[in-house]
Order: sequence, then C-alpha cells, then structure tokens
Amino acid sequence: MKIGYLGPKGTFSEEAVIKYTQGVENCEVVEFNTIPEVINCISNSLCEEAVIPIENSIEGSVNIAVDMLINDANGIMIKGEVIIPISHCLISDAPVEFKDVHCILSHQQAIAQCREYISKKFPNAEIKATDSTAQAVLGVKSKPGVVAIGPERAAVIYGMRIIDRDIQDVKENYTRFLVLSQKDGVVTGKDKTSIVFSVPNVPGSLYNALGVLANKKINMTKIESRPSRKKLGEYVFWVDIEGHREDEIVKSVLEELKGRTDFLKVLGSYPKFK
Ligand SMILES: O=C(O)C(=O)C[C@]1(C(=O)O)C=C[C@@H](O)C=C1
Repeated sequence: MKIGYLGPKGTFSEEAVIKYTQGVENCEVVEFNTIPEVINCISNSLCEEAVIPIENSIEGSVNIAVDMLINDANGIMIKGEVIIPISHCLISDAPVEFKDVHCILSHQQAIAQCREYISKKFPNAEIKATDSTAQAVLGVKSKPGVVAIGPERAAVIYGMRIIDRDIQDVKENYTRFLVLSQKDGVVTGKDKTSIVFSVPNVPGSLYNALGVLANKKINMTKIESRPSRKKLGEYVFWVDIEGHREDEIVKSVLEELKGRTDFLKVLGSYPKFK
C-alpha cells in the first residue's frame, strides 16, 4: 500500500506517517511537495492513503487542507486521525550568532506557531515561507545568516546544526493529522464522524441544525466555519461528532440534518485517536 505525505523526509508529516504505520507491514511512503498534491494523490489514484495536517493547538486550522476537503475533494474520505507533539527547533548549517541571523525559512504553520519567539529574537529578519519545514532545513545549506524553523529529526537527517529548541510560543504543542482514502473507516465502537454543511441565511438556522445533535445527545468535538467562497458573510460549517455514520443514532442524526441544511456532505467516519 502506498501512503502519500508532505515531504521531503524529515517533516512533521513524516513523523505522523511513522506513528500511523507503526506495526503495519508492506507500506511504501510517497513524498509530495505541497499539501494540495498530497490530497490529490488520492483522487488521481497515485496512493491508497494520504496523511495531511489539519489543525494545530496553537495556530488552529490548516486552511488549505480544510478548504480542499470542503470544496474540491470529491471521492476522498477521512479514514483515520493521528495526533503528534510538535517541538520546533531553530536550525542552521554553520554556527551563527543570533545578531547575524537575517532570514528565517519555514512552513507558514510553523512560523505562526513561533510568532512571539521570532518577533522577540529576530525583529528585523526577513521571513520566507517554504512548502514544508524539511524544505526549509534543506534551504539553509551553505547560507550564512539564514536559519530554518523545523523538526529536530530534519536537522539530523540533513546534517544541520540545532541552535535553539522548543521555540514554539506554547510549549505543549500538538498537530492533528487526517488519514485520507477513497473509503472511510469501519465501525470500531470508538469513532468520530466529520461532516460539513451550510444552513439557510435566516434567524436560528444554525441553532436548528445543531439542535438535532443536542436532541439525540450526540457529542460534538469540533465546529468550525469557513467562508462559502460564494458570497461575503456566507459560511460552511465543519462539525466533528462522536459516533460512526453506520451507527443507528448517527444515521438518524444525518437524516434529520438533511432536512435542516442547504447542503450536507459526510467526510467520513474513523476511529478516534487514542
Ligand atoms: O512542514 C511540515 O513539517 C509539515 O508536516 C506541515 C505542518 C503543518 O502544515 O501543520 C505539520 C505540523 C506542524 O504544525 C507544522 C507544519
């Protein structure tokens, strides 16, 4: 089985894939350069599964991933989730004094997770976004005064130097990743279901939709709104609930929700990460 992820080797996404595939035999990992390419590897059948970052405890959603799953990802379903701790290092090729750092490279999610650190230590440095943290680590090779923010593992793989550790603005930092496939997960008894829907723009319509969950005592573990992309002020809601779409109670919730929403899509049911 082939599993796509955001490469090159050494990204946090690779760490999530390693955790997800622990004990699984016969899987081959395939690197892609950007998160959209990772998502598309399922629709164009390059891989059977793909692992993508979806939300972080400091910075919130990875919008590109959320928006693609809402808008573009027909035929792609969520079949699992993985959560890993995220510790960012400051990485350079050669020894460097903080005062000589003039440019910082990293993935925009990583930059956002270290915003306070960057503005305190390097108020004047130029910040350049890369497609992944490991790409940033590769980018500091033979570049004096240029540093990367990324995983310790990437520094080790590419033989770079760690200048500082645990530099994210909140020490306890976690990112949740989703496992995508053409099918979602089987019933395990400890599942979650992700859905997206929109409601009519009239008073009480979101309340009315969420009321279905309240009435059936279904726990909601996440709610997020994203722009509908059709009109300013119109939103689509992403909601995670406990239970599998094949559970009778969840089936009845989804049926009732159909009548209270303009559009409803089930992104998949999958085992809750332990
Ligand atoms: O660049 C990486 O290392 C990634 O795997 C991407 C990513 C993300 O987009 O959220 C994954 C985990 C961290 O939150 C920072 C970056």
